Amino acid sequence: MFSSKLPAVASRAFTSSSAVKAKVAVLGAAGGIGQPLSLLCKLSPYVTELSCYDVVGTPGVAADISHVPTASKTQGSLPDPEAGAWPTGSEGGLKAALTGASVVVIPAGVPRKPGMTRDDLFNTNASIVQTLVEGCAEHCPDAVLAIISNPVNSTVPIAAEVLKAKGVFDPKKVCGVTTLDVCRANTFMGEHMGVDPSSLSVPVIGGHAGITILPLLSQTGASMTDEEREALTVRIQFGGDEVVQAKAGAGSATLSMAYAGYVFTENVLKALAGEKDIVMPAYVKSSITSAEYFASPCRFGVNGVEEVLGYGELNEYEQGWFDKMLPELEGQIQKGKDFAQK
Ligand SMILES: NC(=O)C1=CN([C@@H]2O[C@H](COP(=O)(O)OP(=O)(O)OC[C@H]3O[C@@H](n4cnc5c(N)ncnc54)[C@H](O)[C@@H]3O)[C@@H](O)[C@H]2O)C=CC1
Ligand SMILES: O=C([O-])CC(=O)C(=O)O
Repeated sequence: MFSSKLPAVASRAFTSSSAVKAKVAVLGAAGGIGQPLSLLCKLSPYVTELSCYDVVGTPGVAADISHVPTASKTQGSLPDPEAGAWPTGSEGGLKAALTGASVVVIPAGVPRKPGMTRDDLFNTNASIVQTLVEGCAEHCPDAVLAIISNPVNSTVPIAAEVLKAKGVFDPKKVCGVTTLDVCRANTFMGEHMGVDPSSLSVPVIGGHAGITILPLLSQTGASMTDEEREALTVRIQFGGDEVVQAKAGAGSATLSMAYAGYVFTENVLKALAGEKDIVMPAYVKSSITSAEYFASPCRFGVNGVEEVLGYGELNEYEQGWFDKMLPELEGQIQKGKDFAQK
């Protein structure tokens, strides 16, 4: 359904050089996702400047990452421009972190503990995303925003409303990152089919929480019993809970999410640099269903999301989940809009 296979990164270490200059800012860069994501961005030949921003720890994270021998420059800053920054003596603050960024990746905010839903994070993370996106509106209004902070189903509409209020909303440039759902779908289907998961690209549509995550397993052509289909579908929908429970109070997926965030970011950079046929899923403003924001394969280009693609045929089983999903997704979208508009 979508053509961007998820790439390996190991071969990237120690390579360098990219023709196009691209600054990537990671907001929340000292966190569980932010640190490995920043490291992977440092390895990417598509990143020429890496900006690590967080409320704590970023001078240290940036100093550490800056010793990795790739061609990009690394900068680390805290909210207070007068507080220490990396390199020592460089300008700190959100303005310095964002100015000139082509892509801003946002994994800032609190993660889940066992027993919580992603929506339980709303009260804390909604205002974090709102504040950071206000900064983006001011300092890098043309950047593509890749929002990781949960609940993605609501934080993306919040980001859009903030940008609209500032008069700089471009629907091509505001994305929720749902790549981890595809990573999980490929991994679990690879195990089921007995094939290398990196050869698969299972379409996953909808949103990024529980039953709003809908893998379209029928489009893989794999044979499975009704019980296998149900087990695989539910495992993909609740893959995040599997990690939250295994981490037993120490947070949620960080390493697999860092990989997924890197894949998303690098593909956006490739498209911004003019590479053709970059198609990958994203949770974006959409008119292909009644939900105002919806995750489906998108074609990326020099302006961001050039085209929101359809998702093909659903079988009866998938249609059942789809019908259950839409009201829940629409409610979470409205919750984000109401928060931002009040
Ligand atoms: N979209 C997805 O597929 C996934 C989303 N997530 C979400 O990503 C978020 C981050 O998760 P983790 O990295 O595990 O959490 P974490 O707690 O390890 O890191 C979050 C970081 O955000 C920073 N932060 C908090 N407020 C900030 C602000 N105003 N400005 C800048 N930085 C700020 C914290 O200081 C911390 O370093 C959570 O909301 C989590 O639910 C996690 C996994 C997958
Ligand atoms: O489950 C969580 O809270 C984190 C997340 O979004 C995921 O792993 O998909």
